[in-house]
Amino acid sequence: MTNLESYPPHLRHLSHHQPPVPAPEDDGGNSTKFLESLPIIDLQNLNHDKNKLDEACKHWGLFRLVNHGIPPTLLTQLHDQAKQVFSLPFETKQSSCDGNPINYFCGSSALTPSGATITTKLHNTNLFEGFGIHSTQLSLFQHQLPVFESLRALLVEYGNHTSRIATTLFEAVLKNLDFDQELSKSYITDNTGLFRVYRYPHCSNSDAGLGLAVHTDSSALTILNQEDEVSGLEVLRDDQWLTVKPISNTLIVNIGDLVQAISNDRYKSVLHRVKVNKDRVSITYFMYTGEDVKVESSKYRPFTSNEYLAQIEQDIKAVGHKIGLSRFKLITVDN
Ligand SMILES: O=C(O)CCC(=O)C(=O)O
Ligand SMILES: [Fe+2]
Repeated sequence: MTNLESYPPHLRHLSHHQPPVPAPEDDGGNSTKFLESLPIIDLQNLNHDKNKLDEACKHWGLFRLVNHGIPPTLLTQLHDQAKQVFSLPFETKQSSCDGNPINYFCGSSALTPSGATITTKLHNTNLFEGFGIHSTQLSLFQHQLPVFESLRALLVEYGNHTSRIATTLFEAVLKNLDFDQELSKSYITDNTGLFRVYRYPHCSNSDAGLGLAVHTDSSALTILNQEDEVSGLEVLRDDQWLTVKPISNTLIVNIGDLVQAISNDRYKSVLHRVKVNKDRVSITYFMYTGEDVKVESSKYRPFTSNEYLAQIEQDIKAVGHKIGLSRFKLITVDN
């Protein structure tokens, strides 16, 4: 039973929509094409999977991670607790984040360098709500509401894992790119992480809009934890939108813009979006390079992750959408 008061007002009408009764063998135009043969990377066996990782980053921009070492019970608890928090009344969620480092958002997903959400009339409205928090802020406060406090405590535990996983993967990626140890160290030390916990509403009308608009991630790497059995994430592959199947106890890892730049465009930051269908909760962890570390590339002028996010904020405010890496592209003159 949908708890309507828990939704932001602009999402409440979605669950009222009565889909036309589908004819036999008609799925209501909502056909799901799954992404087949997504590369699978084993975190415990990265040395052996070195070439597979390189191919995945080069040709796919994402992969499925197995053997990541996160206890299955933690993943289940995290989703259950997130659902409890989302089922609070909308106003409670909004007001209980005031003055806290946890930030509640709906409609817009773009971030300022400080992790706040950019809201502008020009920006796309996404059919979702969510919470965002920097991993460094998680252990610095306690929330008054017990349901939030339990979610926060689980995120602290989860964050130890995602930070370990992201660092290990980033090291492997840089090794594959033949970076020397010194340069690798400068990217990896002080890397920072941001959590986002989303709820997408139940909505059977495929014309209602997207849960999350088409985008690439502005991170170095993103670790996505999808809810079991509830799909929604789609990636663009060979001009087709394909669904990334949720599989228990596996994580999805995306290459973000920062790694695309660091790799001189060898690796690609994959275009993706989220479709709405069933009520769905997902949790992302974005890993950024350290605040003061310049991303160096033969294709782009040097920039820090904060400069990158600040440029995105400026562009969203000015033109309504992220322009991204092309803002920093070096112009090459052929002669
Ligand atoms: O919810 C999802 O499946 C994907 C979220 C996402 O793409 C993002 O947070 O950038
Ligand atoms: Fe994303």
